[in-house]
Amino acid sequence: MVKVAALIVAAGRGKRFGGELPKQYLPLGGRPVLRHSLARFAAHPDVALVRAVIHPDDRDLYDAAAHGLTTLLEPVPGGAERQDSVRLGLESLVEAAPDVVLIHDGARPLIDGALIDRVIAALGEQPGAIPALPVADTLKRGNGRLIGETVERANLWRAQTPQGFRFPDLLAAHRAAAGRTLTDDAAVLEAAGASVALVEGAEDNVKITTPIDLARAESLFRGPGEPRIGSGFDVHRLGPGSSVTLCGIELPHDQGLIGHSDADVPMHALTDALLGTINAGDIGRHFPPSDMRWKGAPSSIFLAHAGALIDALGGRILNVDITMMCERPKIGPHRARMANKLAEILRIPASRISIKATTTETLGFTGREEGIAAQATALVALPF
Ligand SMILES: Nc1ccn([C@@H]2O[C@H](COP(=O)(O)OP(=O)(O)OP(=O)(O)O)[C@@H](O)[C@H]2O)c(=O)n1
Ligand SMILES: C[C@](O)(CO)[C@H](O)COP(=O)(O)O
Repeated sequence: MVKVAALIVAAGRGKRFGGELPKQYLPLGGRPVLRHSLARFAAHPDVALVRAVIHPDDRDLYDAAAHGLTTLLEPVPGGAERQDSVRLGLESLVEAAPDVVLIHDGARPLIDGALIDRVIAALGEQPGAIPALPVADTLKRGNGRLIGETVERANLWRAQTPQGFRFPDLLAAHRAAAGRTLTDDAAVLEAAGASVALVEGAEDNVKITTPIDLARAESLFRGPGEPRIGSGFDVHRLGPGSSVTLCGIELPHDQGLIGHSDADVPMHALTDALLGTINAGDIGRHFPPSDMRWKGAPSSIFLAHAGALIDALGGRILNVDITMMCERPKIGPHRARMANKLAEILRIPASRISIKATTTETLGFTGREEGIAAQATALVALPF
């Protein structure tokens, strides 16, 4: 069994970030940035030892950030440069003698377990491995404010952390490189002539360098928004008529749906489901049947209104699912047209709209063709 240790370097002052508090102690999702980095390594099943390297002035901030993470080793003080902090951290692990050490920036809080796995796995083949992403932009070397030259970007990678190494190799390389300034640990091992593998990094594994990075990390951490679910149900009676309108599509039929508006049952159920996601009451509250403006009105008005209310809150409709209950007309042949119609009203892709139908096996009012029922569910993401 390989003994893996992780050193989380967090002794920097965050000069490029600015501000009073070093960036690794600023809140991300309500907790210090550094806590996320520590917690993710502490939770990894293959990492036996986790130690932070901190600035001596930050002990109280560290204690608050690490509170409750009981498996962490005592932190050790770092040095003036990142490289010094790593070396001091490595020296502190000599007695523990891990086989492998992972060096991670405390300022990269969104590290995920799969990336840690990839780095550890690559160390079976090479003495060092780092996560990296290929450079996608065209690169220019500047000459003052002018372009000096365009740099060939083939084979250029953006290095991330955690960078993994066989512990004795990295310790020896760092001791040998003391006094030089190298910006990552791969460079220290490269300087010692050893080979370092590149493994796939992750776009989310952002290093917080400036305030924009923290804002980006916050939005990545919080994800697409707060999920809100809503449900709706509606019934309309069938009566004399020659067509029914379902999901905005008029279908010839030997009866019609009776209602104050166009009696589009599934569209009403969907409108209620959407209103439910934002706790905005039901369709009757927004469009009372007593109001003559809505007599014979197309239900698209109601649905568009629910969509606009969600929009006004900065929400996003993720998907909707409708089930109609009727013996006839058959819905299957019209599903695509119905989904397209709803997509057009809600301004979302039709692929996010599911239209289903069922008979009730001739049972009940729908089975006796006295009415048509519909239920709908909607999922919306609201900003936190
Ligand atoms: N003397 C140092 C300098 C940096 N780091 C750590 O190395 C990581 C990457 O460094 P960087 O983003 O450059 O952080 P700072 O040095 O704090 O930032 P700046 O260069 O803007 O001052 C950070 O987690 C930082 O705390 C460290 O442990 N010791
Ligand atoms: C180690 C590192 O995060 C890899 O991208 C980076 O080199 C740290 O460099 P910085 O200049 O200290 O931000």
